[in-house]
Amino acid sequence: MKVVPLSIPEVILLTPPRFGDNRGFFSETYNYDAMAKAGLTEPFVQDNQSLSRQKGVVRGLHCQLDPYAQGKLVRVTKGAIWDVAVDARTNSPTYGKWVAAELSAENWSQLWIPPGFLHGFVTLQEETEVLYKCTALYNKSSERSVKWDCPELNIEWPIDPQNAVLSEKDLAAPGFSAAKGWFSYNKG
Ligand SMILES: Cc1cn([C@H]2C[C@H](O)[C@@H](COP(=O)(O)OP(=O)(O)O[C@H]3O[C@H](C)C(=O)[C@H](O)[C@H]3O)O2)c(=O)[nH]c1=O
Repeated sequence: MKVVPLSIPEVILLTPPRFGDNRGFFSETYNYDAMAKAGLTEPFVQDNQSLSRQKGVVRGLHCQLDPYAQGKLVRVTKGAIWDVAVDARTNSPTYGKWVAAELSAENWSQLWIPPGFLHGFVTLQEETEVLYKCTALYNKSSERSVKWDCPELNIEWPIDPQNAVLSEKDLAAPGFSAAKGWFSYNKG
């Protein structure tokens, strides 16, 4: 499996092999040993899947607070997304910084986003399906959101904000300054 830490090194781009033949392909999309070799041993307890019908659907920026903070392993089985992780760990040297990667059914890449990060994506194609494994269960009362296009974050989304499709919840999200104190940064 190809393992590439991004410029915030706790966020990791992983690409498992895909074996094609005349019938199609086979891929181990999750393998504990392969992930452990990449330093990722937190167990997953929930799988999620979302379908976004249009290009330009923005979901996020979301997280859950401790003790329900979620690590997420995100992949795309149909279409493509621009997947974004924002460091929300107060006192982290990369607090308020973001990294992103294009995940698609074509490139077969996955993004590991640790607990303590905000997560969001925008779809780059219609009918995009996103699957992600989580290290903690859904806990609605611990959910928090931050505005996807908050000027404090200055995320370079590859879409015209006029064309973004968002939920009411995401349209009403506060700016990143609301995240102060949500997570602490533990060095090492
Ligand atoms: C997240 C979640 C939601 N739901 C229910 C709650 C709502 O009735 C419905 C849609 O939820 P929401 O609008 O929060 O879905 P997204 O906007 O796709 O949220 C996700 O988008 C970003 C990208 C994420 O990383 C999170 O996993 C998650 O927040 O599913 C559940 O039953 N379980 C869950 O784990």
